[in-house]
Amino acid sequence: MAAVSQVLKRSFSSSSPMAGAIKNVTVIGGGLMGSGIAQIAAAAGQKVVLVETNEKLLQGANSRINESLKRVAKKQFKENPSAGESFVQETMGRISGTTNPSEGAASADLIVEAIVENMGIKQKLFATLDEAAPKHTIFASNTSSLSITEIASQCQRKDKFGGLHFFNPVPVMKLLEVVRTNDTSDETYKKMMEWGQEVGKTCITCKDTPGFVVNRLLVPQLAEAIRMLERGDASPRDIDTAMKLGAGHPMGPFELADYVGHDTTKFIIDGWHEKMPENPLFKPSELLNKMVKEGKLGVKSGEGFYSYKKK
Ligand SMILES: CC(=O)CC(=O)SCCNC(=O)CCNC(=O)[C@H](O)C(C)(C)COP(=O)(O)OP(=O)(O)OC[C@H]1O[C@@H](n2cnc3c(N)ncnc32)[C@H](O)[C@@H]1OP(=O)(O)O
Ligand SMILES: NC(=O)C1=CN([C@@H]2O[C@H](COP(=O)(O)OP(=O)(O)OC[C@H]3O[C@@H](n4cnc5c(N)ncnc54)[C@H](O)[C@@H]3O)[C@@H](O)[C@H]2O)C=CC1
Repeated sequence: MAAVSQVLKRSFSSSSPMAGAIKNVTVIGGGLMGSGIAQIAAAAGQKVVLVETNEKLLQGANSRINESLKRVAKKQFKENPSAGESFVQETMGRISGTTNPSEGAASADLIVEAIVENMGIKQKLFATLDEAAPKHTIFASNTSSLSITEIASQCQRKDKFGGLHFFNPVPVMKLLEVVRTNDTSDETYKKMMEWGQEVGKTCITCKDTPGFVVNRLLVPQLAEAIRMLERGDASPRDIDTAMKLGAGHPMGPFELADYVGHDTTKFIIDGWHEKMPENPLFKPSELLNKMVKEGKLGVKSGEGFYSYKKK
């Protein structure tokens, strides 16, 4: 695909960063979250390098971003489709790709990591990046449930390390949780807050506690909905209808659990249960375990509490 390889050509900026300003962003992991983060940074005028493990995944991320930008353009440039097309092309033109994390880190003012939710893999990646990135580069993780302090533990630059936790779908959800550890400097925190606003998000400040704010409240609610179903109190459809019409939620808990992915929810609950076994909110669910074992992961696998298979 000529267009894809053009967009993905390695086009690193050689200009040195302006004092204080984040102009070059590197996003590691081009999956569901990373592609959204790359998209909004590029749409805000920043140069973005996207890092994936192979060219095929880079191309997949590229297509996802392109499709999502078209949805944004359709809405923002309703009266002027050709301006919408230019917006999509210009934004895509600010995104380049690489499969080499060290190469990706070389020109970054900010690195946002959105790879698999695994402590060891994240720590190893950041240790590599710490060697490769310029001294001023800020490191951030988009982890849903892991401790930022632990992720940063192999790095020298603990003062330039924090959490930037986005929500799915990134281009639509307005919130960004900015996480400070005990080591995050005031300057790093301030730059993360400013950058979050630049990419169009409303930022809140969180401590480095399990699940920060949203997931600490949301995940126990999803788990309780599953327990409600296990007890036979009501059906998924009725519980979802209840929470949408009775509590004003955009999605019911089963729709949302299918949307987030049951592997992700199980991973979060199991991790917290291991750390806090006395807390009944994090008690593992037999039903959730069974669904994950059977590969019923939700929207991404075509089946969860509901079916998403194309008929
Ligand atoms: C696990 C974690 O660590 C943290 C998490 O992320 S937890 C999960 C957080 N996310 C949520 O809670 C999502 C809750 N759900 C919602 O807010 C909504 O259902 C939703 C935004 C996902 C979809 O909304 P919807 O009205 O049902 O569907 P839809 O009409 O397709 O989309 C709504 C708008 O968003 C846009 N949109 C949706 N997905 C998009 C995407 N990926 N890119 C760009 N635009 C998108 C659509 O174009 C549409 O725009 P208009 O209203 O202007 O037409
Ligand atoms: N799915 C969700 O709703 C949310 C997820 N998160 C967090 O964001 C992170 C990513 O989650 P998703 O995007 O859902 O996962 P995903 O599985 O869609 O994407 C992860 C991507 O990272 C790539 N990757 C893995 N190791 C890599 C490496 N060493 N270098 C470069 N790329 C690598 C994979 O190839 C994959 O494409 C996780 O930490 C998750 O907890 C945060 C908010 C919401």
